[in-house]
Amino acid sequence: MTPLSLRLQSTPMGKTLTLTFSSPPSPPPMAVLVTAFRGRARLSTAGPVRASRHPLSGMDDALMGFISGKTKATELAHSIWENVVRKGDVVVDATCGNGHDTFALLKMVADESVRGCVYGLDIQNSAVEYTSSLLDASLEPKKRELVKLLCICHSKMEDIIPKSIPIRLVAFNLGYLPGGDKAVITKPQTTLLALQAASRIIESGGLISVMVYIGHPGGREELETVQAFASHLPTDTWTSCRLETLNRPTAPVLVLVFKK
Ligand SMILES: C[S@@+](CC[C@H](N)C(=O)[O-])C[C@H]1O[C@@H](n2cnc3c(N)ncnc32)[C@H](O)[C@@H]1O
Repeated sequence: MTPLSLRLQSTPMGKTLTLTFSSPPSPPPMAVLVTAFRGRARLSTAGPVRASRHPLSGMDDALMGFISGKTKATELAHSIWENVVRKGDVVVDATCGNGHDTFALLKMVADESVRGCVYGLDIQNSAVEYTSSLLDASLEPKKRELVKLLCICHSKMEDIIPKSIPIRLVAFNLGYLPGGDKAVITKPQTTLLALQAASRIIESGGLISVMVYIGHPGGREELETVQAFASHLPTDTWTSCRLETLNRPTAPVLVLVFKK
């Protein structure tokens, strides 16, 4: 075994020298810690370490873009979905609106062997039609067939998604349809029912992604409902977190609920 790298660090315990070894091609490199504490040396292994920095695809850029104000929350959400969704997965766009999220999701689940499926739901017929037109214009017929669009309240998603199918992602982009009727808007009561339904159908390793807009009347109440749902989930099976821009008080908030 030959050392790959050497790192000397000062810690409250004394000086720590980390030597990373590799014995190619496997097992993965081990980190060996040589700790010098009050004149005595101690040797310990810190277990396998990653052979090289292998950032989650696109996440470094997306997160840095969001932090520096260059990337929109919706783009960050897409980047996160890309790290959860695999080719062939079944996913749900619970608010398909103009179809941008549905289209992005289809690209994530479909490949040459054209597997995978996206359920696109919206309470408005016009939104289902917009989404359908976007997909018809952008996709070859075989891929278009992988999207099932339904005009239905997302709280009823279990009525149309077969129970036996594991669902990898349920995405919500709440609020009203941009350019549409602002009176047709997601409501805390049905959003909560839909989140509860999503939590029943999501598979282990899957994600519920909720983009909440708080700049319109009722938006903050809806955020409270989403947060209350996400923060009361048991920690042994769920992790939930929130991403938001603090100095733009009406910027959308992204709530992510991951099933372990
Ligand atoms: C912000 S838009 C979604 C944008 C969309 N994801 C896109 O990529 O263009 C919110 C959508 O939620 C829909 N909506 C409102 N209440 C709903 C409900 N109870 N069930 C399903 N969709 C609902 C609206 O009709 C609207 O199209």
